[in-house]
Amino acid sequence: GTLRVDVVTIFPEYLEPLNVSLVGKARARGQLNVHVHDLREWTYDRHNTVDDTPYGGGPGMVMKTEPWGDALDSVLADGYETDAHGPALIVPTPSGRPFTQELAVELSERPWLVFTPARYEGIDRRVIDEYATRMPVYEVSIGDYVLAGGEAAVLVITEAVARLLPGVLGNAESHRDDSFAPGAMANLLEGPVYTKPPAWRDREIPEVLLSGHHGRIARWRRDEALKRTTANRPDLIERCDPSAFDKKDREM
Ligand SMILES: CC(C)N1CCN(Cc2ccc(Cn3ccc4ccc(-c5n[nH]c(N)c5C#N)cc43)cc2)CC1
Repeated sequence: GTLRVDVVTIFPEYLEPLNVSLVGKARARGQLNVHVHDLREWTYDRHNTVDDTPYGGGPGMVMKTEPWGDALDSVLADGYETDAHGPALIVPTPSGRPFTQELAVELSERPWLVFTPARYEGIDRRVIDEYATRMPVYEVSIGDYVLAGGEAAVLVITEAVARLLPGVLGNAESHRDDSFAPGAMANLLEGPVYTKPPAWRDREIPEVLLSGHHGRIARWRRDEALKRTTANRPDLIERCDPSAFDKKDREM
């Protein structure tokens, strides 16, 4: 079915990229429905206030409960017809669980994702506590670096999820060989890729790739993947299953 995505944000223009490219195509095909809402629609004071000073003191500002509560009630009131599961709340935060390909797969199997990218120091905890009584809440971080808000995370998560939707990725096979996808190449980074012309500025293509010998090509690619993973992500090496490689070798 169609994945519905709702985003509540004080920077709706930040989510414009969701209307183009891969996600744009999935939307055009009706595989994805994206609705972006401006949080300030649910403020009723002259200055459209969404933040206030933190209880307990400390630097920065905290996003207030009322606008978020009214916005989420309004979005969820849409009562989008869902099958087994209903909506899940996705809260980007520097203190969240790491967003991984595994989580992207889990989210791609849901019918409705409601994103609440915050700014300032984040959202008053009572908002998350309130909605956690009604739906699954995923507090996720897209990486170990500090952003000024959650909107970029929404773009990242939505793209990672959308490309997993059936038919959204041109060649359905492509994401099978993704890094982090299960299987013998699981947890390995991709090696180098090449295409025409066969020579460019005196640089040629590795012979094996022109040999047409699929067994040798597969082994070369795996060795290159191991080299690259050892260099860039040694932490992934101990997670991969060397016996799976021997099995593949034996098959060749
Ligand atoms: C001591 C005191 C000066 N420190 C001040 C910084 N505090 C942490 C802190 C830092 C930045 C922000 C800004 N921000 C607001 C909403 C929001 C959502 C996501 C992210 C985010 N950052 N990095 C990721 N991978 C993210 C994801 N996903 C950042 C966000 C909010 C909060 C820690 C305390």
